[in-house]
Amino acid sequence: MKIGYLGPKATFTDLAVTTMFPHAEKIPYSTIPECIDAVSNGEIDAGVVPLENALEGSVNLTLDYLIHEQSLPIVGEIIAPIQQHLMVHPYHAHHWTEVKEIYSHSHAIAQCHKFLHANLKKAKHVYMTSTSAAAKFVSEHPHLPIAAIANRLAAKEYGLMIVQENIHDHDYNHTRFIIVRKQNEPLKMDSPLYAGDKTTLMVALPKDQPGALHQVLSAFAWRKLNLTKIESRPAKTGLGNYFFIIDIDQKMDDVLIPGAIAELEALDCTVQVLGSYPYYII
Ligand SMILES: O=C(O)C(=O)Cc1ccccc1
Repeated sequence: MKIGYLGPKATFTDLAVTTMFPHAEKIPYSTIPECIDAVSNGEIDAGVVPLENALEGSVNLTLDYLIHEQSLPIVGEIIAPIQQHLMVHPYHAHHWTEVKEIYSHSHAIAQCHKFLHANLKKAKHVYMTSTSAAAKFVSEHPHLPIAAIANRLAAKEYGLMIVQENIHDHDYNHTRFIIVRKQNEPLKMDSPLYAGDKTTLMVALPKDQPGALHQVLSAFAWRKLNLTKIESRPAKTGLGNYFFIIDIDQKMDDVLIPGAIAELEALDCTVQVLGSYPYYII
């Protein structure tokens, strides 16, 4: 089985894929859209991309690309702990406090904001497509006084030295990665890491209807459907037009979720099921 992921080698996504699919052929892609496109054209059997971080919130690129560009079903989710380390080329190990630039994924930099503010206030932040792309860049420019924020595997893979460990601001730093496929077929994963099922809906509200969101929420509330996330994203059709991404803490059933969807549609909402899938906690 071929599984694509946000690369290059040694991203957090790579770690999640390796844990969940130890026997798969792993194919790295430089960006999230490239990975999602590869699933669409059938180059790979499934793609794994980051969706949401506990400290920084959603990876908007993933949500927006799935909603506006390539609509693919979510067939699974992996939740993994994230530990961020500061690393430099070994030449700079003894004067790492003098680095002028810090390279990483924007979420990784945001997760280490307090550390950077206290220790490397003057260094410029440079955003890369992933943490390991940053580590690779730092290793390829040994003469530059720069550092990367990435994981331990990236330090090893790209020959960098970790000069400060665990620099993320809060201990509870977890990321949700989603598994997307072309067809809505679950991957066979008899994993002891299985932790439950979820259903994700996209709901667009009717225009200018007072109380519409309240009515949407009550369709779930009186059915006792437990929501674990609600988030608004711009519909990209005009200022002030939003849709909602809603996660329900259970798998699609025959009665409750279809009933809630029918009620929302009767309120003139547009509803799309983005997936009903198992999740795994590493
Ligand atoms: O860049 C990576 O390594 C990723 O897999 C995306 C990411 C970035 C920051 C925290 C978690 C995942």
